[in-house]
Amino acid sequence: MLLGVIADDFTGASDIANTLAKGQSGEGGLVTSQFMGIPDQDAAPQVEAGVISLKSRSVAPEAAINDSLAALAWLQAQGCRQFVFKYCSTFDSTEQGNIGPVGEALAAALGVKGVVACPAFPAMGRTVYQGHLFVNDRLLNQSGMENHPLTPMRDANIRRWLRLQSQTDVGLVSTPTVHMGAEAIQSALKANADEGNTLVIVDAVSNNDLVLIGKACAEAPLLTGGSGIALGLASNFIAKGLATGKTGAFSGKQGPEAILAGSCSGATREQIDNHAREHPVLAISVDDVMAGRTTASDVVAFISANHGKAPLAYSSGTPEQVNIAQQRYGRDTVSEKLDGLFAQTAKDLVSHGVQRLVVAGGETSGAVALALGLGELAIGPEVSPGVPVLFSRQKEITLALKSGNFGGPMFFTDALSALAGGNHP
Ligand SMILES: Nc1ncnc2c1ncn2[C@@H]1O[C@H](COP(=O)(O)OP(=O)(O)OP(=O)(O)O)[C@@H](O)[C@H]1O
Ligand SMILES: O=C(O)[C@@H](O)C(=O)CO
Repeated sequence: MLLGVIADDFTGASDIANTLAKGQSGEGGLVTSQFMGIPDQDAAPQVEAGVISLKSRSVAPEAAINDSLAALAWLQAQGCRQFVFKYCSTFDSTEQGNIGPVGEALAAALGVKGVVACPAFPAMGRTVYQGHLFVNDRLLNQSGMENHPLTPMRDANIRRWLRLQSQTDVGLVSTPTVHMGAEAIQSALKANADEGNTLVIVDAVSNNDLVLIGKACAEAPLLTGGSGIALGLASNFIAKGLATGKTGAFSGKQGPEAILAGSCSGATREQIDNHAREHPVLAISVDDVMAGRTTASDVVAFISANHGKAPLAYSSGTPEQVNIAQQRYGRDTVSEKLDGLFAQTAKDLVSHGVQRLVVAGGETSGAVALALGLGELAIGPEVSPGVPVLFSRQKEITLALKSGNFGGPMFFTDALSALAGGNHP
């Protein structure tokens, strides 16, 4: 394996795996696998990039550091020569972490300083300018992310935010330097390292900026950022003759399908509304789940009765509904119950022969993917920016795991046909 990624959630892992497998247009990408947690066996021999999915975004910093260092050790044992710490393109973190603590711990383990920190993902409207993170035309702290239930982002100045989480000072390589090219970026990072800065915010407002940063970091042992930070990395390995750019074909699975949505984001709720116009949907009531009136077998029965029609079961609610449920039962209790319901449903569906499974929401996807015990999944074609097809090399299963805010208006049917091997943009 050439490149190892440590991702702080499951859908984020899919996102960066997608970038690595795609590579830059015309050049091809790396043969990439996504691992659900830290594997207890070696990766398939053909794999060039391995992405480990952790659930380390919202846990205590010590736990996030331990898991990330364990993931690093496994990737090092696989022979990786470069590592990426993947976090959210909206820099989801609190004043305590976990981007700073994990970034610094990985940097210390690898003996490096002057490490890139860049969450930019221009295809999804996330850009970094003068150390400030934008979501489309809004500063991060005016984008809705200031209301995030776990990691409210109250400062768009991510250099200042990262300083709160870091032991050493945080540097900045701003747009004018980035536009001067790879050598200028490299020198600026080196100057930061010489000053003792471990993490350095690097501006990027376009894919081209990210490619330049990737070139500048061809020899860097560690990079940190959103999936965009990996845009230029595959071609570094191809240019050195270490990879061919050919990632193999995906033929698709035509078997029974299911869609499960636990994400309550505006994007997911709109996608559910669109889907419901033409396809059967089951709204799962939180009160019924909490009272034991709705169980996995009810959801499985609904899905099984509607195979061939793209059935979707969702718990997703509006912010007001989520608020009421959380007040009534407690936030963690509701999440655990719903995540458990989706996990059990997915297990039962797969044992009943479901071959195409689409899941919306990072936490929900993590619960489902871990319950299915799929281990290593290969990366197929892109469904939409940040969401690839995942398929097992051993089992008859394909999946798409969608981050809450990702996907177009008809994401669910786009995903099902991509899993079947259809041709989707
Ligand atoms: N109606 C509801 N009321 C309260 N909580 C809910 C409800 N439906 C789902 N949840 C819980 O809310 C959480 C949603 O988080 P999840 O990460 O799956 O989606 P997201 O935040 O939209 O996605 P991402 O993290 O990828 O942006 C889950 O833990 C889920 O169990
Ligand atoms: O970077 C992103 O926006 C996503 O991959 C993600 O991590 C959302 O949870």
